[in-house]
Amino acid sequence: MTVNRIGVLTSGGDAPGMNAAIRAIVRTAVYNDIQVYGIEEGFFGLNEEKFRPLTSRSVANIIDRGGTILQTSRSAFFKTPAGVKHAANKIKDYNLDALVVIGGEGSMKGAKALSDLGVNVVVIPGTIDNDIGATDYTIGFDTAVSTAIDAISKIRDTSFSHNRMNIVQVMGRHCGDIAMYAGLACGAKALIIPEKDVPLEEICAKLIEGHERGKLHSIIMLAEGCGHYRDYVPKIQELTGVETKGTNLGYIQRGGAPSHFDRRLASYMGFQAVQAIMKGDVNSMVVTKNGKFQVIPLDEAIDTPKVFDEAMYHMIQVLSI
Ligand SMILES: Nc1ncnc2c1ncn2[C@@H]1O[C@H](COP(=O)(O)OP(=O)(O)O)[C@@H](O)[C@H]1O
Ligand SMILES: O=P(O)(O)OC[C@H]1O[C@](O)(COP(=O)(O)O)[C@@H](O)[C@@H]1O
Ligand SMILES: [Mg+2]
Repeated sequence: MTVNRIGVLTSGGDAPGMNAAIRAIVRTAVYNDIQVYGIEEGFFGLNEEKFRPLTSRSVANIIDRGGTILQTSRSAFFKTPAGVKHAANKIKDYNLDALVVIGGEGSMKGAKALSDLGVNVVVIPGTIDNDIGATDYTIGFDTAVSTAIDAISKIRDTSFSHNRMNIVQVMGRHCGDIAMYAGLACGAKALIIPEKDVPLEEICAKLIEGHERGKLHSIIMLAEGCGHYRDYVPKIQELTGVETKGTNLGYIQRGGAPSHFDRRLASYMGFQAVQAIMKGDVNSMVVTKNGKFQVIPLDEAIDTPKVFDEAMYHMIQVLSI
């Protein structure tokens, strides 16, 4: 396929490493004599015609920056048939041969809606949530987990000093991966995640057992998909008889410099997205599976369910006795 000009946008929640992906896309395109337009503020900016040319220099000094230099959005209008049609027409007006969408599971459905109208799209999974089944990791997840770990270590100091239970609420929408990975790395005593419907009485019985065995404090990881920590504090305190506090880590999980892992993931995915376009391998998604980067059909990516890692969950239960 002849490729003269492509577009790139970031969509949904920003994620550390999105800039590294933009950089890789632009540099790979420029290397191959392809022009790049950056579209600001995701699908909203596409409809509002917020296009700006990107050169090799425009993406200098961004590999280590969190957030997204193109900015992002959640667009209700784009989700309507009229919104998608309007957006597809903008792609035609600007003569873009393909569009790279960096975003999460919502954005990949948005990309699919554009592809149904004849736009060539390639999706790069970028979200801290790690909630896309087709890829083992999404850009930003590793950094978000590291940020959570850093914060939890600080909470652990005060938790230990007061013999308290501390609930740490993390992001992830309907996915418990941030809670589970950070919980594993911090030796959390309990996990409350949407994938596992464990009665609170059962969780508290385990917490009491730990305290009876001499554990001085406990970290309880709570995924936001299970509710707010404030609703759990009085219940856990009552069921365990141990003073309980809580913290919502909030947006600090979304910011900051990307980890080495996310920079590498983003660089490979950006590089491969442009190569896929040059090969005509469009309406696709770049994924990493079992340590290998692959380009798979977008329909297949959308249809791939996120499989819960039961083995990891079981291991965490064993290690946290
Ligand atoms: N089913 C859909 N059809 C078309 N566009 C969608 C669809 N779902 C989401 N989008 C678009 O993608 C944007 C980002 O999705 P969202 O779920 O908020 O974030 P993420 O892509 O990070 O999961 C939405 O604001 C909307 O404009
Ligand atoms: O930024 P907002 O609109 O408050 O959204 C918060 C949501 O965004 C996330 O941080 C990232 O989700 P997406 O990548 O799907 O946009 C979720 O973990 C959280 O539920
Ligand atoms: Mg999402």
